[in-house]
Amino acid sequence: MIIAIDGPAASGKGTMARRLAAHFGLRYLDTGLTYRAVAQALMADGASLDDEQAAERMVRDVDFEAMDRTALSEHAVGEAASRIAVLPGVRTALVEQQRAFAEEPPGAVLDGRDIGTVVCPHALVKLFVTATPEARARRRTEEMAARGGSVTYDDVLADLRRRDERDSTRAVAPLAVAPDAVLLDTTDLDIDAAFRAAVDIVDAAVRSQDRG
Ligand SMILES: Nc1ncnc2c1ncn2[C@@H]1O[C@H](COP(=O)(O)OP(=O)(O)O)[C@@H](O)[C@H]1O
Ligand SMILES: Nc1ccn([C@@H]2O[C@H](COP(=O)(O)OP(=O)(O)O)[C@@H](O)[C@H]2O)c(=O)n1
Repeated sequence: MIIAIDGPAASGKGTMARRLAAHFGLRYLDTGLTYRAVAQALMADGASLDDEQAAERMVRDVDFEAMDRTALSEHAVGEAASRIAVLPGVRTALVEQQRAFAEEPPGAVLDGRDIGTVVCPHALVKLFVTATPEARARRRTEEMAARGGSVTYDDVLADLRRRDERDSTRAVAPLAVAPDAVLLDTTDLDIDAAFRAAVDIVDAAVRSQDRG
């Protein structure tokens, strides 16, 4: 079984995807981390974020098993990731690896921006997780503060809006709701309530598949 979860930054998709993977005994891939890993490797190399050839070389070196969320969680890395994510060659190479991960038994939960539309269009369940920009900025600011960072709510909100705009308007694989995705707005749901709603949606999809 493949579960595809898409949505904007800090909507709660990663939290939900991890819990769904544990609940249903599936593997988990945070595809945002793959873009973050390429962006960070480029920055460490002193290369420009517009250097498509250098970025494509970096993709070959990304080891999905070795990606460390904490090391890649910096605000600036997320911003850089959304810049290299517009490069078609980078996307093609990463999508190929993400698809291979998804198709290995017993299946997987993947979260990102284009999972239901591009990476796994045949996923059994597609969720589009969203929340208002203000709720997302609050969550991300608290998350950063808990890690000892000192970003302000206003800066995070401005950054999320910029990233939403870039992710939604790029030419290749923009953030979009797949026609067969279920929309889940978590603005007024806490983590447990959002998870329970997601489990109900997956259970219903499995029942409907069993009925054939
Ligand atoms: N439904 C929710 N209500 C409140 N906080 C949430 C909810 N879901 C996730 N969070 C918190 O918001 C932050 C961002 O969540 P995350 O899952 O990393 O989002 P995304 O993967 O969409 O960027 C985390 O600190 C997480 O604990
Ligand atoms: N499947 C994906 C996942 C991420 N991305 C890009 O990578 C950036 C960082 O993704 P992320 O999921 O780590 O970001 P957060 O939502 O955690 O802040 C996003 O802003 C997107 O531009 C993408 O283009 N496609």
